[in-house]
Amino acid sequence: MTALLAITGLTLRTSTTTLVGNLNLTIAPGERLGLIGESGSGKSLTAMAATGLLPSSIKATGSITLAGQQIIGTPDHQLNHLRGTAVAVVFQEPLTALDPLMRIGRQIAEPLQRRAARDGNPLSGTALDQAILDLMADVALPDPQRIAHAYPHEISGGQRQRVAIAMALACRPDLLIADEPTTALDVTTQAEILRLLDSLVRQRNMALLFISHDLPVVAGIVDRVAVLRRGVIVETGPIAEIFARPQHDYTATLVAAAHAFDAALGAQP
Ligand SMILES: Nc1ncnc2c1ncn2[C@@H]1O[C@H](COP(=O)(O)OP(=O)(O)OP(=O)(O)O)[C@@H](O)[C@H]1O
Repeated sequence: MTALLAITGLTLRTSTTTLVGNLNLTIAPGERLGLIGESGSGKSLTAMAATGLLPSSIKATGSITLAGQQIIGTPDHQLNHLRGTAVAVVFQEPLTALDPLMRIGRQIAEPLQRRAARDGNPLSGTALDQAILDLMADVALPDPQRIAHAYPHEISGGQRQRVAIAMALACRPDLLIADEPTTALDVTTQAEILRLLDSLVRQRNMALLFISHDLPVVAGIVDRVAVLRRGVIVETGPIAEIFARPQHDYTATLVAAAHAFDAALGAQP
C-alpha cells in the first residue's frame, strides 16, 4: 500500500548542530504510529518537518512525502492545501491553536467552512450552526450553547483541548498529528482525552502520528512505535513486540518504566 506519510533519510541541522539524523518513518493510510522519546530527542521537529513548518533556522535534507506531495524544498504557499486536508495537528498546549479573542463556536466554524469550501459545498447559516454543534458533541463538550459563545479563557484546559481536537477533526484530515496532546492536563482529563482521540481516530479511519515521551500513554492507542533518541530512531516495531522484546537498551528502560508504572497502579488500594 502507498504510504500516506513517507520520511526517508531526513536530517535536520542548524548551522552548528545535527538535531535529527537520517530518520526513516512511514505511516500507511489509517495506521496509528507512536513516536516516543525523551525531551529534546527531536519528536516535535520531525512532526514540524512533516507539515513543512520548520523554523527557517533549521535546514532539512532527505525526502518527506505526504499524500504524494514532496514537502522538502517545496515553497510554503504550495503546501497550504495539504494543511487542513491531508494533515492536521493537535498540540500539547491548546491555547496555541486558539485565538484568545474569538468565541469558541466561531473558531470551530473556520476550519469547517474552509474544508466545506474546498469540497465545493460551502457551509453557512443553520447548517453551519448544526455542524458546529455536531462536532462539539463528537468531542463530548458539555453545555455546547454556553461553550460556543465562550472565549478560550472561559473554559477549562481539558475543554480547550477538546475544542482543539474538534478544530482538527473539522478538517477531516487523512493524518492527525497529536504532539503530546495530554501532557498539559491532569491525570483524569488526560485519560478522557486519550480515550476520545482513540475512538475518534478509529471511527474516522484516520492515520495518527502520536508523539509522546511516555510509552504507556501511547500503548493503548497505536499499532506501531518508533523510538527516537537524540535525533536517531533506535527501534521501531509493533507495540506488542516492543513491550515483549525490546531490542535496544533505551527501549528496554522505557518498557521497564512502563511496567513499574503498571505495578504501582496495581498496588493502589
Ligand atoms: N528553532 C530551533 N533552533 C535550534 N534548535 C532547536 C530549535 N527547535 C528545537 N531545537 C532543538 O532541537 C532538539 C529537538 O527538539 P524537539 O522540540 O523536536 O524535541 P522533542 O523531542 O519534541 O522534545 P519535547 O518532548 O521536550 O517537546 C532540542 O535539542 C531542541 O533544543
